[in-house]
Amino acid sequence: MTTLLEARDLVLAYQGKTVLRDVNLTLASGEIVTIVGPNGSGKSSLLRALIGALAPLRGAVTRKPGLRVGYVPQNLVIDPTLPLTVARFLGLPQRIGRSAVRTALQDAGVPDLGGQQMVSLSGGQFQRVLLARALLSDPELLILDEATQSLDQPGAASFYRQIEAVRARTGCAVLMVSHDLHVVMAASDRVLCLNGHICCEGTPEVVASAPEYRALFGTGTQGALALYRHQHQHGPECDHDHVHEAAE
Ligand SMILES: Nc1ncnc2c1ncn2[C@@H]1O[C@H](COP(=O)(O)OP(=O)(O)OP(=O)(O)O)[C@@H](O)[C@H]1O
Repeated sequence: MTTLLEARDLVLAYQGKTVLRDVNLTLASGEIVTIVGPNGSGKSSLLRALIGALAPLRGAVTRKPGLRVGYVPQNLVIDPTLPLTVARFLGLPQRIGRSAVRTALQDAGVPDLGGQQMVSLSGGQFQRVLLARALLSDPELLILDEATQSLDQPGAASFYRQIEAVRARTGCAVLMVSHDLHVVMAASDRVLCLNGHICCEGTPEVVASAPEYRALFGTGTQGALALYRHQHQHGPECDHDHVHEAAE
């Protein structure tokens, strides 16, 4: 496994006001890592720092030299009066060959959309086209910042299954921020829960049953994680050591 990026003792601040502190994190090739946390907990700031768009106040981020990153945004506003097919959208701003466009659409799970107008796409199709665009650069790391915010839960679940398929095919690592806690956590190898710092981290099962996570998000998981069993990979702030079923 190759280390794609590493953050050491990261402190992030805006105008001198610290918003995230003491972040240590390593991301290896092929991993799916999800960042969860309440509004304002520093999730987007951390993504920005990791890709080099926000300089840390202290600490450092090291990226593999030449790391290819694909970014899937939350949304993108397109002028509804603009006639623009999916294939032409994917070819902006630089020209992309037809076969590359076809492959990207296929990998994103929408092989037949090339000739369709952007404005006619459903929310789920639109996000897949944004995924296709991110895949054009053959990324080693795919970053998604709340990419399923406009989708309903089945739509989000289906989108994350597509992400898993992309990872399986290309071996890219995936780093994402999401509010679809249970859907997205189930698709992750590792979850980081932020609240101004990393308040807990580990497998989805570990995080879902950590008291820090439950204090932030409650225990109402609609049964989705009810069968998860508590495991023993807690951070220093987790001082409980008993085994129990995650009771919902
Ligand atoms: N450009 C900025 N200038 C000043 N403060 C900022 C800036 N961007 C973010 N912040 C502040 O930093 C903190 C963390 O914001 P951030 O957007 O990283 O959180 P988040 O967890 O992604 O939130 P959300 O879930 O609401 O998107 C917040 O208090 C926010 O107000």
